Amino acid sequence: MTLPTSWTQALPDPDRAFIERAVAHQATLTKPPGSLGRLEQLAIDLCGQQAREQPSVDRVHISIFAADHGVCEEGISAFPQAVTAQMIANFANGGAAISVLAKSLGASLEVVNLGTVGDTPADLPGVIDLQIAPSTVNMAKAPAMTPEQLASALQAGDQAAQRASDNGAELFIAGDMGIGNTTAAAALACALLEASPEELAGAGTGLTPEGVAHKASVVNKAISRHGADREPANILASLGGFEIAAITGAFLGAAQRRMPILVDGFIASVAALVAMRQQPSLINWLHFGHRSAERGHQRVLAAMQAKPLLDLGMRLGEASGAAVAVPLMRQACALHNQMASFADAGVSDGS
Ligand SMILES: O=C(O)c1ccc[n+]([C@@H]2O[C@H](COP(=O)([O-])O)[C@@H](O)[C@H]2O)c1
Ligand SMILES: Cc1cc2nc[nH]c2cc1C
Repeated sequence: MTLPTSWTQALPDPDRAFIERAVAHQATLTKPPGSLGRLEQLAIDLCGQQAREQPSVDRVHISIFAADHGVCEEGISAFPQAVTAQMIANFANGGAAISVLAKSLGASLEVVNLGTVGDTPADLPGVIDLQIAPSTVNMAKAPAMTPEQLASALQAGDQAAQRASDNGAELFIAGDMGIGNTTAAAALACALLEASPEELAGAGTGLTPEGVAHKASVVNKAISRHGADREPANILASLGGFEIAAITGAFLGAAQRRMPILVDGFIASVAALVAMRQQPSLINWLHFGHRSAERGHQRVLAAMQAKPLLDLGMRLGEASGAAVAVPLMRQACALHNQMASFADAGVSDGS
């Protein structure tokens, strides 16, 4: 199994000419220059990414990647591993937070099952079964996955980006579901940022302070076992999860297909960080939905110089923080596309 082409092939740049036109257009609108703050740059960035004069994020594609983690045997989550498979059914049946949010946005939602220990009923609507293994291996003791499994997970993400592109998506969102994945994400971030486990291990689904201290010691074991190798693919195979690797592949695949990307919380941001270590120009395609309450998120965002749109104390994952930021992006587009110019409205521009 080979890696997707977006792993090594140069990513496209957003369209400079459309960016310049969008900047000039913003200057004509009936408001003091800069008065719409970051909403202005948001619309300008979308114009460049979509190579359009009138940006739009009406058509949103959301892929949720689900997988289990061998490191759960170390007792690092407040919830049992069986919840990952149970939540896949909940996504499909419309009861999860992201099911509700996707419906209210009119977004297309798919769930990709990359491997769960618990059983899921066959033929759940909107669930794509790409089982790589029932779970990763316990990263505290051995590499989480083989190079072949990593390639499969990256390909699964790339294929999701292809489906989104085929469906005419104007915005790509990836979400995660995996009990134990804040431990994997913390370990990845520690390895990439050379940070301490105490700084990046947080409460996840709701650990006590003692639980968080134990989790940090497990992350420490994993990064010590991993050693000094800083190659993104090796770090991902050693310390990652199938869903985190899939999100990494999906982000690179979405950028390769010229789709703007809206990043969710801690896990999705760590996947973005891994992808950026492989392809730094990925940053040109990223928007950040929210700052999660998970302890390590701010450090990971800062490493990408990312300023998230929202800070609501959310820490759910499953793309929920990105989904709640979509209306803000739609408002930025509406302002850019529909405001009157000084000339048309007969308003003095002050010159
Ligand atoms: O994305 C986040 O910021 C986030 C923060 C805390 C928890 N989560 C979700 O909670 C699960 C992992 O938590 P844990 O405690 O089992 O490692 C996983 O399904 C994530 O989607 C997600
Ligand atoms: C119930 C539940 C829902 C989730 N969604 C994403 N991660 C989750 C973790 C739990 C425990």
